Amino acid sequence: MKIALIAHDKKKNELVNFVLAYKTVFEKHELYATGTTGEQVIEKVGVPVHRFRSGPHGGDQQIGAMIAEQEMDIVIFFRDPLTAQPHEPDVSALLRLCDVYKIPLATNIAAAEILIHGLDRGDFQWREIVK
Ligand SMILES: O=C(CO)COP(=O)(O)O
Repeated sequence: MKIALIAHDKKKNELVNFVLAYKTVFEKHELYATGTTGEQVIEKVGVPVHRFRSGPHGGDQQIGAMIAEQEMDIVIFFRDPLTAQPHEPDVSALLRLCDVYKIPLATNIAAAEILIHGLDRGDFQWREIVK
């Protein structure tokens, strides 16, 4: 499965620790990320990640383009709901595309826990059929 990892600045540590905690699950999949998030995951977790542009420089849109091409299976996006983002329209567009294409999306760690256990159990095999 192709998994997108994205975190706003104040949530990056949480995401890195989450990926570290489930490293054995994540390393069975193809990881993609916005620029800075990907850099931190590579450095601190030591798993390969395909990095796009930084979020404010178009990274969210690049991941959105993959979703529109049915090339992204899961999105884990730890948003910061308490800080204004200069690229808020890009963030909204990405979340919207997840709904348009019915992509499993977790926007916080509590939902990501459920999603990762489902992934490990094979709950998202249906993605292979819809592609
Ligand atoms: O801003 C982001 C998502 O909207 C994340 O981008 P970075 O991973 O480059 O910080």
